Amino acid sequence: MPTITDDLLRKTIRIRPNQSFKGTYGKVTLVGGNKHFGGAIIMASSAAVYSGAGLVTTVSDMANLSSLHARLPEAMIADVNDPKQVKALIQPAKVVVIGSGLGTDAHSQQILKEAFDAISPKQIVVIDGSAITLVALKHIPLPKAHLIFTPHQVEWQRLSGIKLADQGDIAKNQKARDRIGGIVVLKSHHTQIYSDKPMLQNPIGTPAQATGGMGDTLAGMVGGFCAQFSNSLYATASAVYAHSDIADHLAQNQYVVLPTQIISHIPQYMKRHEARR
Ligand SMILES: NC(=O)C1=CN([C@@H]2O[C@H](COP(=O)(O)OP(=O)(O)OC[C@H]3O[C@@H](n4cnc5c(N)ncnc54)[C@H](OP(=O)(O)O)[C@@H]3O)[C@@H](O)[C@H]2O)[C@@H](O)CC1
Ligand SMILES: Nc1ncnc2c1ncn2[C@@H]1O[C@H](COP(=O)(O)OP(=O)(O)O)[C@@H](O)[C@H]1O
Ligand SMILES: [Mg+2]
Repeated sequence: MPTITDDLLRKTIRIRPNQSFKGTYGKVTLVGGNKHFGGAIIMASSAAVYSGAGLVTTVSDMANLSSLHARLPEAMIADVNDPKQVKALIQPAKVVVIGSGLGTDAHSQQILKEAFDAISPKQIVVIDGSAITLVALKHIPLPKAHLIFTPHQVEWQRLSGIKLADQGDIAKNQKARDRIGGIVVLKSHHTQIYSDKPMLQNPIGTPAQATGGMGDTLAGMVGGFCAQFSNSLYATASAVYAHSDIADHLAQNQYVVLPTQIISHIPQYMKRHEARR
């Protein structure tokens, strides 16, 4: 079974060319964060910014405006309840991250449909959290685009129909991914990445990561890496590995590792693992 190593990071994280500007590093639009789950979209957006995405826009409930600005002045923010803005901010993005803290009520469902309608085939769409649950349980049609799903095990059960007890069966997971399409990041203590290539397993990570917001952070990292690096599968696998490696390092001296601590370590980590000259 192929496992991810830090060699992949060196192949993926390119040295920034001198002749570049923010547009070189990709626009990421994140959609999520209802009145109750503002933290989720703040963490996802922060992870995208700290991973190096050139321009980050967060489309969220306006209840999160002040906290997002205070925590992350680098991000622009727009109102998720304004369909024109949702469309206008999704269309120019290279990567759309959708679902972290979106919620699953009728209003969240409406927002997800509007967002999916605005997506075009060349875009990369990271589908996380509530968006996976809504797609699975409300049968919302997926957009034609490069899709990356980031389910935890219960979300994968909802999406694939595979019970938790059967998720150790790689062939079964692969078959479900082949039916659904895209890349599936099946998160667990040893996350597995399914695509049209052989499954990649993340060999690292720590139970110190088992805390709310850890997956929201990963979704933002996947978005940030895919915005900058050309091979989406390798970019996704590199983000998964980096997320766990930073956590392992912090867990040497910490009982629990907070998502926001991982976020703050991403830039130094990427510098240490960028391609060699
Ligand atoms: N600060 C914020 O704003 C935060 C906001 N968040 C946002 O909340 C939204 C809902 O996401 P969610 O994951 O909390 O809810 P849902 O999909 O219903 O799953 C819960 C059910 O599944 C189970 N379960 C979960 N994982 C499992 C596993 N690996 N293996 C086994 N079982 C597992 C779990 O079991 P239990 O813990 O109850 O035993 C429960 O039954 C989403 O948009 C997300 O982004 C969160 O990120 C938190 C921080
Ligand atoms: N015991 C563990 N060992 C390693 N990684 C873990 C462990 N528990 C959780 N994680 C990681 O934490 C993240 C949890 O994602 P998720 O459940 O979606 O969190 P949230 O929705 O609260 O942000 C995943 O990346 C998962 O791999
Ligand atoms: Mg989650």
